[in-house]
Amino acid sequence: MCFASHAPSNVERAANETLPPTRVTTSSSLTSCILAILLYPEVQKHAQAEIDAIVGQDQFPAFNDRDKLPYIGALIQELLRWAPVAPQGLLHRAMKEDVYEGYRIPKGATVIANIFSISRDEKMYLDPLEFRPERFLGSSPQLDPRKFIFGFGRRRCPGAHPLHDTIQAATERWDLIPGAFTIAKPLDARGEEITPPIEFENVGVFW
Ligand code: HEM
Repeated sequence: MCFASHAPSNVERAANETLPPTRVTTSSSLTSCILAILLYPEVQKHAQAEIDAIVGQDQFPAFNDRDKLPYIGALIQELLRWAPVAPQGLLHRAMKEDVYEGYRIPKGATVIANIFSISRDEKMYLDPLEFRPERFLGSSPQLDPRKFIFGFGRRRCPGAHPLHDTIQAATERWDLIPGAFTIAKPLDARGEEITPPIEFENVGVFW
């Protein structure tokens, strides 16, 4: 079985390295967070303002501050949706013939859950290519990506279990980035900002 993770291609990384799942998903999501914050400076400002107001400037948010940081929570949801680290999940094989919404699935067929397509579905998400944490706030939030981003059924990502702290390390610590840094675009020789392209590639394959 192979699992390829999706990370921005313009962030430096170890080339052709075979990585374990935690490092692949964690490094991909962290580099995607840096890209999003770079491209959407107003998101960074909003996140920093929330952390400063609730936690202060002298310490990092703790895990149990999460309930008091709704914008940071929405930022994490939007990162999961905007840059899914496993855009096609893992391949599954039908153990027996089945019918799904009128489509026959023969025994032995390979089934791919197109997580990327769900994350870009205009019926679920207004302007899906835009990075907007606000879509998960307010009285009628859009679909929570945690419902599909970790896969489905009994083979759903075990890292997503609420009691598993690895996923917290992989996702919930993203608040450390706006909490500790201000990310800005580099300048060219004329002092003008360089905007990186939004490009993703596979960075790791395991088992
Ligand atoms: C943002 C973080 C992560 C995302 C979005 C993610 C997503 C996924 C997805 C979509 C699958 C396929 C599920 C399916 O077949 O339906 C999966 C499987 C898996 N993930 Fe994750 N994952 C993440 C982090 C992690 C971490 C941190 C670990 C390790 C602790 C991990 C371990 C695994 C394992 C072992 C499987 C295979 C499960 C099986 O086939 O029974 N994942 N993950």
